[in-house]
Amino acid sequence: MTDHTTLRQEIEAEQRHLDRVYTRLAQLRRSAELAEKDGYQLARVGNFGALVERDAMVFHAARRRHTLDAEHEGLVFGRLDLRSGQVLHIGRLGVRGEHAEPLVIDWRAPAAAAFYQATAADPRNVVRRRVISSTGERVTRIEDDLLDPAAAPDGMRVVGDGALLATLSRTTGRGMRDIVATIQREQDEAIRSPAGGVTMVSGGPGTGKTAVALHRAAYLLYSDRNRFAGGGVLVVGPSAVFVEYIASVLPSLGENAATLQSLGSMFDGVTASRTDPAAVAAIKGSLRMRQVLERAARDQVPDAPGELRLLYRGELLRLTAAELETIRTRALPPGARRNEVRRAGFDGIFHALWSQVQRLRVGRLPDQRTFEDEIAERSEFRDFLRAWWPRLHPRHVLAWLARPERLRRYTAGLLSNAEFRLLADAYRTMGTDRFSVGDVAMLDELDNLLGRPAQPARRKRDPYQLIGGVREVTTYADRQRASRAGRDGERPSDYREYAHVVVDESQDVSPMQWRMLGRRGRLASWTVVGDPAQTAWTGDPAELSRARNKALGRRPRHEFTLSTNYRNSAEIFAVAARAIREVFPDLPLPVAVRSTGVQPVELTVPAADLPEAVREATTKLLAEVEGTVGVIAPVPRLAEIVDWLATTTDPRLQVVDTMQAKGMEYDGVVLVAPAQIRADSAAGGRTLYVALSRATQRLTTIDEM
Ligand SMILES: Nc1ncnc2c1ncn2[C@@H]1O[C@H](COP(=O)(O)OP(=O)(O)OP(=O)(O)O)[C@@H](O)[C@H]1O
Repeated sequence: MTDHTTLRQEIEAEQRHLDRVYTRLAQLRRSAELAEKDGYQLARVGNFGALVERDAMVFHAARRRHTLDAEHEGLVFGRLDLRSGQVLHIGRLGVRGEHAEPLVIDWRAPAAAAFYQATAADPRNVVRRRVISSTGERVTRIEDDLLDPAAAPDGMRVVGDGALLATLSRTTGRGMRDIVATIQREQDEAIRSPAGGVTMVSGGPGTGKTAVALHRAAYLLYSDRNRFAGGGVLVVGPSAVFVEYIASVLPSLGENAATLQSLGSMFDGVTASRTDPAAVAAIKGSLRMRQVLERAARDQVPDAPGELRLLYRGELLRLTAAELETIRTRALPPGARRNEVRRAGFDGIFHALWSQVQRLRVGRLPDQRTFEDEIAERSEFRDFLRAWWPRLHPRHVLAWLARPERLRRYTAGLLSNAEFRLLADAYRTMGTDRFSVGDVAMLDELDNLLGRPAQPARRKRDPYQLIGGVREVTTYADRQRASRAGRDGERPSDYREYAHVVVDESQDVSPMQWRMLGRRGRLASWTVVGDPAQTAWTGDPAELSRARNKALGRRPRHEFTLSTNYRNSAEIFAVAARAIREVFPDLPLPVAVRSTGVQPVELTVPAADLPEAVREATTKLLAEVEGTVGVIAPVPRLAEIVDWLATTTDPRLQVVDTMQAKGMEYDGVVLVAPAQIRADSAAGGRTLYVALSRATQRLTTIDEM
């Protein structure tokens, strides 16, 4: 234990430094503001060169001001005392003093790496590492590690008893928090791994894979801003609930150049959150669906006109169903995208009609061009073309799968009878807007198969107004929007050229979903994090790794394994470990470092008492923990269990199904019907493992008799 006076003196010393940093920050903010104003002044000069200079100046000054304005709770969180006597303060942002001396070093800068990498066995010139906690602008706590006692100068004090454990005991809020002050060495190695290729991070529950993936995104944006902010970083998570949970982490690291999406929201205009039962998900996720969709994408529309009849100068022109089909298939050779070759289909019709009028010797026949113009003028002919070869949206074609006779044709020879029946049942009940998460990858595939019609070149929307022939920005907000567009953020909805793709919970990405991701990361480097022992995938594992390898290409891979569970108390993880041991007896498991002395509660009640037992356990946990409580339900029972808890309005409560629970964390968890979860699918044991490893402090499981 450190005595109080020493601790107070050390805190005061750090407070003096922090005060200096905030004073300097206020100065920098003022000068950024002035630079912004000066920028606007330049516009008065009125010539074009001045305007360009003004734009650049305003943009940089505004960005700097924005960074300085952002809330910086814990702006300075670390300090290194080096063997040379030099002292470095580490923080969320680099700040220099008036004479360019470093007051704070950005945590992502090379000079800060030792803060995370130094250990007692390998101190890397660090004598003492200090973690500084603060609230607002007040230093509240200090925790030191003496890494190289032999090199410690006289009088060097060491205070606190371990920053990591102190951090781990804090309460869970609704959103995930950054771990920037306590990143561990094995995590730091993954965060700072080379920017190119594929960084693969694996590890059991709670080992910080998500935290590592997000800090890595922030690190890449810092280390090569042009490349990664320019092209954009795509972060993909399994569900909307999860994306909401992690959304606040990146801005708190000082970055907003990343796009966050869930697997259910990757196709423009659709937001799916419903998950299919495992057996259906395995079919929808299988690569065989690509062939099924290929057949659908080439099929005739359901209510296409049977024939074409057209009166022309007293003669009846007629194309039969068979002739129309010949024209259609000729215009749609294998590999062609039907929305893109519509014109070829129409040309085929014109051509066939022209041959017919020539054969029929229609009197006073004009030349071919005039003939085509004449019939193209006729609205009934245009209606026919639109009905015969409409422009198709992927959701139209996916809806065809709900027609059993079509589904039978498309799946013939590809799916077994049992699989056909499962899929037919799943689609029978689907309205056009009730897509499941698994459908989204199919919509994306269809989009790729159908193609998009060539659009007339559109002028780019000009974010500036034209005043007196000079591009003029009207407001600061316009300027901000303009500079963000195509730079940090606002990308077209079908943007595919990300510089980096981060895939979280990658063990649950199906082969069809890997294709969807691959289409967005053709030019990207990747960070892929996951835990095979947590996968819900019950389809062919070989197909899965084939699809994943195809998406990731031949890029070099850098592999990392994390081995410490920072989330669960040792008591809770012991229960989760027991569950996964039943599936994988020899699986190496992470070590949970924190013990609470509180054992999980395992209840079994008569089925009729389950609702009351769930309500009671939830109320109890809400009273026992300060932070969030998650009630985790088997997928088919989510709606029912939400109903049971409808009267509990505490905002700290979240009710999720086992698929939405992926990646989530709560202080207390009530797990409903674990036996049903285990029995629900071939992946039941693994899904149960996920559900049992969500809680930091309290876990209650309730089974029915
Ligand atoms: N170095 C660290 N310092 C403090 N907290 C940490 C550290 N590493 C991880 N954590 C915390 O541990 C918890 C689990 O982290 P995270 O969700 O990233 O794990 P995960 O490996 O993605 O888990 P899962 O596979 O179960 O989804 C989070 O609350 C995270 O903030």
